[in-house]
Amino acid sequence: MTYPTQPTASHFIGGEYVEDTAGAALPVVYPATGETIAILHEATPAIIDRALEAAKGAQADWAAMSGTERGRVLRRAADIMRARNHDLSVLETMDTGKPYQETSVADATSGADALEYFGGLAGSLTGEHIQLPGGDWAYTVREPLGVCVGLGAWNYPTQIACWKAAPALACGNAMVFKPSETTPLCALKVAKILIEAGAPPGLFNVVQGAGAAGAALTTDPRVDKVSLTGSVPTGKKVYAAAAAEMKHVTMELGGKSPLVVFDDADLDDAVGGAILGNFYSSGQVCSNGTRVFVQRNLRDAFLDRLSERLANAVIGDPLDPETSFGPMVSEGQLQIVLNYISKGTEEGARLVSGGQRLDRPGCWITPAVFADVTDDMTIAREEIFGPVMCVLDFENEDEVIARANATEYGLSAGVFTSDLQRGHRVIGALQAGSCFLNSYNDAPVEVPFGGVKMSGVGRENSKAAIEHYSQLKSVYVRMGRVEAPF
Ligand SMILES: NC(=O)C1=CN([C@@H]2O[C@H](COP(=O)(O)OP(=O)(O)OC[C@H]3O[C@@H](n4cnc5c(N)ncnc54)[C@H](O)[C@@H]3O)[C@@H](O)[C@H]2O)C=CC1
Repeated sequence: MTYPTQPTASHFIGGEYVEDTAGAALPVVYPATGETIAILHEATPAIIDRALEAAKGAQADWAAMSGTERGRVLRRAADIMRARNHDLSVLETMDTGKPYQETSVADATSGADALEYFGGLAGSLTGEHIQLPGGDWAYTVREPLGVCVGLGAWNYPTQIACWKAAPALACGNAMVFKPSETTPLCALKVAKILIEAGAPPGLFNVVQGAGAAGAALTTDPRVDKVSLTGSVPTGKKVYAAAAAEMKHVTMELGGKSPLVVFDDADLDDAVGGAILGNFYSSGQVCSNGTRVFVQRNLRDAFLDRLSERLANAVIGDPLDPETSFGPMVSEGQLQIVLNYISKGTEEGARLVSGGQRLDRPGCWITPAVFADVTDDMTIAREEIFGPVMCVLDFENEDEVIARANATEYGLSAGVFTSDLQRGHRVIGALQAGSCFLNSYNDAPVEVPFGGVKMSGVGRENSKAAIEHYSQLKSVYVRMGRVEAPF
């Protein structure tokens, strides 16, 4: 099965597709059918060296352009992405298995939003003038970091590439991006579009590979910053490796986020939020609210309504626009999820619906809902990264805040209530970076995205991202004589 939108080589370096079959074969499997739709190759040390040299070579001239000139390229890339949204969405579906119904509105579009947003900001990335006593003054210069490395997770390959490239390039940096080995196709198209938009060859490069390639990029002395989207264990390794050479880092890591539903919540909105926060992208979303705390006297009504609405899920060919629930990204991830479902049952949680593998080619499982989950259960403590919702009961506000915060993670949190004072009070008490009130999993590029505690360091999107892709030089200007003690 081949698709017209597929890239024609493994890597994209110096403004062109590059193939190097000396690298280990990297099969690309379409999760919906299990078919191999492409064979790429992992980057060899020579490929990694070539990509870093290309980035190093392009960065100085790019940084010498004005922010407005850089921004023009990014905004043009956004326009091209939007014009090709269908093809990019088909490719995202092929790469990940996510339904076209989702990829057509949440992946390339989100990437284009980031390019447009940071393209608009680029011209305003100035320093400042500071008036000081005695006629002295100071000024600051916002400088690029140099060569940035982006390491992507497999669930949103187009979006993640753009969420890292857009602020990095807006600030005058160059980038070498390594997508997840599980979903290698989409970033190659982003690189091609940036060239078409006028980016200089070598400014944004894509190389394939797994942990070893990521580690080689992280530790290379030509790299000034590493931005990772991935699991907490990987984050710890990458953060430590980057620290050895005092590199800048952004860590967008995992979570086990709480979604709190009070008994005065709008029932359908709360159920809708729980569906978005557990079953969108077949549950493969880092910020998912997978611990759904429901106030005890609403719990039965919540589960009943949830079951009614789950019956409306259309599980089918992800390329069919009617499909609303697709396969897992890989056989490996499916097995991880099946193991957690077995564990949940073993530990006494009540599987009220779903959790069954479908007897068809590909990585299919039905959305799972566990009730009577307790905080000590494995499925309530560990990130599953699949369509498994845990429903936990609670009595009162203080109790649920304490339980929601009793985790090493702190990526996201959601609260559903009609009492807005309580909503803001509880959100304020929850230890999370990206929160939602009477909503879940909205991620506009104007708003910072990221976690606290073990869920990461730094923020993506919004003006906050500029601080993670640039640094300030301060210049003190003395207008009078220098007075020294001798
Ligand atoms: N906070 C966020 O924005 C997001 C976080 N995630 C998290 O990512 C995880 C799922 O994605 P995966 O791709 O399985 O994550 P992963 O941690 O296995 O891999 C992430 C990336 O790091 C690379 N990598 C692995 N070991 C490395 C090493 N030692 N040095 C350098 N790079 C290395 C991988 O090749 C991949 O490109 C989940 O934990 C999920 O929560 C996923 C999406 C968004």
